[in-house]
Amino acid sequence: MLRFTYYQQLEEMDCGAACLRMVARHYGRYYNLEHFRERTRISREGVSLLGISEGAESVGFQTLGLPVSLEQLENEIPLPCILPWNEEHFVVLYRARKGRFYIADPDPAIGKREIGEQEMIRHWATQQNADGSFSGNVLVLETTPDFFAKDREGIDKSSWKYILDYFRNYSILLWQFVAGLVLASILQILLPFLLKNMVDFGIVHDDFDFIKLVVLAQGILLLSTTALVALRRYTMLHIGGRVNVSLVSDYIRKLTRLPLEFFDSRSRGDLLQRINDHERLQNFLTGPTLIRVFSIFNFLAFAVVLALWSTALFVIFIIGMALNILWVSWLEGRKRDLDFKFFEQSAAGKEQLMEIIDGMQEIKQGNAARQKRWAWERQRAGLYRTRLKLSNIDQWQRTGGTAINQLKNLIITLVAAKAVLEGDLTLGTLVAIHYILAQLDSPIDDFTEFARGFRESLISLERMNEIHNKADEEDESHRLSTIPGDGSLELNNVGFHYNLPNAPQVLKGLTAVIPAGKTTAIVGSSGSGKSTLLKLLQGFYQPTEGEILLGGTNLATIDKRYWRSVCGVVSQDGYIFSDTIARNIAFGEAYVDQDRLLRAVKITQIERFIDSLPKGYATVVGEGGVGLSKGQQQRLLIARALYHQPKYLFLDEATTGLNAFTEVTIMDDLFDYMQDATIVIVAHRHSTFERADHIIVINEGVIVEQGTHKELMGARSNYFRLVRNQTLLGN
Ligand SMILES: Nc1ncnc2c1ncn2[C@@H]1O[C@H](COP(=O)(O)OP(=O)(O)OP(=O)(O)O)[C@@H](O)[C@H]1O
Repeated sequence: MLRFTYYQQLEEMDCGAACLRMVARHYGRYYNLEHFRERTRISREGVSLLGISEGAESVGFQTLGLPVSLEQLENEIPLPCILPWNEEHFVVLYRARKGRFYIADPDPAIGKREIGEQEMIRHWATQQNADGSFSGNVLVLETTPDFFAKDREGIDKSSWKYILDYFRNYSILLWQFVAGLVLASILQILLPFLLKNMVDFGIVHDDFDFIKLVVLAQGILLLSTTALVALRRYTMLHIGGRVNVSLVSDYIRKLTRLPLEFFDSRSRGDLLQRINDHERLQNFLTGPTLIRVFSIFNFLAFAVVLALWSTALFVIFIIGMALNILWVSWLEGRKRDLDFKFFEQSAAGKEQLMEIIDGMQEIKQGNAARQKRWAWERQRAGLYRTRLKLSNIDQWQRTGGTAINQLKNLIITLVAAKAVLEGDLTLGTLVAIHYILAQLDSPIDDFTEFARGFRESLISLERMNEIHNKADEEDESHRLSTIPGDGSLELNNVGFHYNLPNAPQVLKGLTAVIPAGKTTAIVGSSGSGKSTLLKLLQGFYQPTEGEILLGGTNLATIDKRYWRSVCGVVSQDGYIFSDTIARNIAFGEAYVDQDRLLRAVKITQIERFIDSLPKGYATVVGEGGVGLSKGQQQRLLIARALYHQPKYLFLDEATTGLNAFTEVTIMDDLFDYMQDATIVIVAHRHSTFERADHIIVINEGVIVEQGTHKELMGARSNYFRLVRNQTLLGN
């Protein structure tokens, strides 16, 4: 059968990216999953045929999406091609011949398989033609010279290097560890020789003193090996703990360096599950599994001893061992897919649980408790079934392995006993061989464990690398750490759409100036793109067209950390951390400046509320702490922004939870306090925005008007209507 390299998806929505990997690999190019994941513009909902075609073209494929009949698919379409499957999934068709179709399904539970026409029709066809034939869609991919000109990237092996780098700091300890292992193995190999001599000289010649000497030597050897094993454990435990912390902390650091865009397309379950990956890999590298590989060294050494004593026995031993390895590896391959499925199911389960906890109020209110619980139970049942299948295979692996091993031992005993009778082997050698056989049992188990650990680690490594290979938000060239020019912000024909399949244009051709040291209000109907514009101004997203200038310099060239340090932000979905009120306000600073803190809480009028709490500023709020009303939360968030005395303040509907009177007084004090700052407010209430020096009116992502309140009211257009409607409604 045609060789076709298969790659599986890591999650359901990765199927398009995994298909592209397979096709690229078929033409001799290796790309990691993450490469395509980005380029297929994947979102939480998965990927579309359009996204896949974009991803394919980014690496130099020429693509064509078209409907074809089953017959055309078999005879005319260049393979491999990508097919939509069951209307929600994608697979690769890599061969079609005489009514048989060879499919590579990225879903690890299905994998590569051969199917007939009926099954093809069931999964792929979307319509029946007038002549009775069936047709469906296909994405044809053909290489261009560009495809072969692109650099190779993301070779898997480099990833091991990256992990092993964590161990560099411990090189001395590691050398000690390896030396200990080698010594322990040599000592163990000496034991059968001692045994042989004890029988052949001590027992046969009735020399009890000699026997005593040999037993003493054995005792010393056993003690030394035990001490070495203990030392080995200690070393690995010591290194393991530290490496684990570094691995996970690097992962968290990496997450905080990734652009916000990355989180738009990831579920929390997925991100948390990856922490398990780090732990799994660390366990493999420092736990008992890797130590086991050294018992293979013992294993080989004993095999050599056996070969020295008898070639026949050695051959039987090798055959037995080979059968065992074949058996274990064969079943290991079958476990791989299940293990992947188990991993995915665990991540999905985690996500479901978090959703139940987060959405508790809605679940209760919507009477959806049972429905949600059942959904979780169903998912759990799937997980249980997968685990059951896995342990079944495990069981077969162990039982079969033991049976092969025992049979091999029996044959060796028989042959060795015969050799003793015929005088080819001494009695001592027979005893020593028995000792060796007993010693060899555990290395065989160890090999199974090692094979499993290795396979699991490869999966984990792949997932980890996906994150670690992603580009950071900040790149070396973004280095300007000062505010250039007059510090005004200028929108220069700015357009933007989110990085999702078929994402609509949210902002279109925005051109405006946000003068420095003044207050600018952005107003417009819901969904018109106001919050998106604020995120662009903060540098969380880059405009997809045009540019944003800060004092005449492109905002993208300003160091992001610096820029954010001079910006204060209160967004609609601001987060209150599970910490004290004081630390929530002085967020990000090691010490709380009392003066600034008091000033900030005074302006935001939460002083009275904080004083009413038994622990005052030391009260823990946020998750697991004292609950806060929406208005209290918003005031706390404004206090946080003011505490840092920013040069630029972005308020995104920061006062919607407050009554009109409180809002006006807070804003009055805030404007007073922030006289020199550049303030940008997004607000719905006209009482908030009408005092701004400059007002920009946005509608459906386009600036429809701008000017002062007076000018805009005079124009009697959009702004006028907005204010008038609010006044009529008594807002
Ligand atoms: N993270 C995101 N991913 C994809 N689309 C988004 C994202 N955030 C916002 N959008 C889309 O962008 C458009 C503009 O949203 P935005 O939040 O900027 O509007 P807004 O004017 O601030 O609305 P509101 O006044 O209701 O807060 C909406 O159609 C929304 O669906």
